[in-house]
Amino acid sequence: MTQGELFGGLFDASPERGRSEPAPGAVLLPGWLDPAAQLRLVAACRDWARPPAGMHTVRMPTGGTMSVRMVSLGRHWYPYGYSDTAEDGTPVKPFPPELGTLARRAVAEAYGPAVGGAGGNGGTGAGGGIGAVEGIGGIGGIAGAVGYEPDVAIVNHYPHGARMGLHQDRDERADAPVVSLSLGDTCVFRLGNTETRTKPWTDLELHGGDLLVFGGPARFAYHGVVRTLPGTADPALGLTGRLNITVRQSGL
Ligand SMILES: O=C(O)CCC(=O)C(=O)O
Ligand SMILES: [Fe+2]
Repeated sequence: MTQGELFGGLFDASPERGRSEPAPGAVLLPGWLDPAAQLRLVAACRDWARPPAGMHTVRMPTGGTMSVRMVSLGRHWYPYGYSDTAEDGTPVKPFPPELGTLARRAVAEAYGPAVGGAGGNGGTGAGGGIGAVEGIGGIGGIAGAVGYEPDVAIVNHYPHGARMGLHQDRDERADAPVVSLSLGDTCVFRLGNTETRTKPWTDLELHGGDLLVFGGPARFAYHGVVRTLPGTADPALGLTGRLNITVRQSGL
């Protein structure tokens, strides 16, 4: 009998989900968004999804469609670039300043203070609950993390069965980190390498509320969503499937 069976779900017997660095420059902070913040973001996504310039199916240049539905804020993403006009020909919705504030906090908490900087914790992570990334030298060692000025967000909705193939986020003209917030159903997120679409890769579970930041040496890593786990969302969200918000600095 496993501990999980013994305690009958009294607590989460899955391996400890603490802060991790699945690759240099990539930082996962599980449960970073508390339930109230998750509720607020799901409600905001519902607003952003409304037409005009709302959630739409993405057609690929090859003729297929993505299984994920999308809405962009700040600039409209299409494969493969950004425009000011959304899929329906109307102006893209503005980038909400609150998302910028949230994403700046995410980057600061993911990478920690600059090592050796005034008041820094020397990168040990001791005391402040914020750890600098090993070997990178804290936030100062990550391109575009100090003075991070995100101006674009892409909201993806994954209905049951949707996934996203391995790709690099390289339509931006900046190498600043990408901030990824997950809501609703858990997914299996594949974090690969920067060179090829093939192994080595690491499969991570991203749960609703999790923060993943990928910057520095991980900024141009191939990544994708292998599958979602239907029915794993917090029922209080009233959300079917999974939402993911990536916040980016376009450099445009
Ligand atoms: O849904 C995710 O976790 C990843 C989304 C993504 O890679 C993207 O929007 O470029
Ligand atoms: Fe991506």
